[in-house]
Amino acid sequence: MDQSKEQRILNFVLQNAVRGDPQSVVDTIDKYCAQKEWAMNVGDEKGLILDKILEEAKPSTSLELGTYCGYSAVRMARLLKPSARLLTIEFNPEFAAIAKQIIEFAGVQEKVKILEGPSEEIIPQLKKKHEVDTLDFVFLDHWKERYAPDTILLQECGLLRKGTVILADNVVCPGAPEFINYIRNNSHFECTNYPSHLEYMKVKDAMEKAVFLG
Ligand SMILES: CCCNc1ncnc2c1ncn2[C@@H]1O[C@H](/C=C/CNC(=O)c2cc(-c3ccc(F)cc3)cc(O)c2O)[C@@H](O)[C@H]1O
Ligand SMILES: [Mg+2]
Repeated sequence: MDQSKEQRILNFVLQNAVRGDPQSVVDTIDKYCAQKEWAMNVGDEKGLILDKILEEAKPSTSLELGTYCGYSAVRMARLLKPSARLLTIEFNPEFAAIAKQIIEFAGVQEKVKILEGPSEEIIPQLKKKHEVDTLDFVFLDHWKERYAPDTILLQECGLLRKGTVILADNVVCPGAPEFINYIRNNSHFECTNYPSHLEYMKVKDAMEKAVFLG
């Protein structure tokens, strides 16, 4: 059976990145996806926006929805303080297996835990099963029509606290209209838009930051 694109990305990382060096893993994936095969990683341009907002938040407990190959998990984990944790939810077993290997190769596996399954099942388990109190940072990058329902679910499960930062990828391309409509008309969130471009392309995209006001 011939390889998947995600397996080719993993092989390119294993053969070209520096083991234990998360920056080299990030740069190597960006090189492959810019020059050989496009893939839906947040990428280098929007990645810099993610870096800045994550560094400002200085989170102890972060959650990512949509691990895919683990690019943004490695990108975030490289900036977390040693005691900080990133939980990342992925329901496709093939992608979860690829991400696990990329996260381990980058040497950030102590900070990152991949939770396999659909977000709507796992989010309600975070407090009891995964010992989460509240979340300091949330990165939304899974199915775009799930951004709004999962944000509501996070609130219902008492996982947001005053000041929790939610950052959403792709609010222009492919777009997340229900999420934008929900979050910008909700007085419990303070929203900021960050115009950028689709990963590895000249197409316009943007990220949206929503701070929960409690
Ligand atoms: C029940 C589904 C909701 N719950 C879920 N729970 C856990 N993991 C979930 C998930 N949904 C999706 N996932 C996973 O997230 C990932 C999905 C991400 C979806 N992202 C996109 O569609 C996307 C798409 C583009 C894109 C942009 C332009 C274009 F022409 C084509 C694609 C760019 C991006 O940056 C994107 O993020 C996969 O790994 C998938 O298995
Ligand atoms: Mg995305």
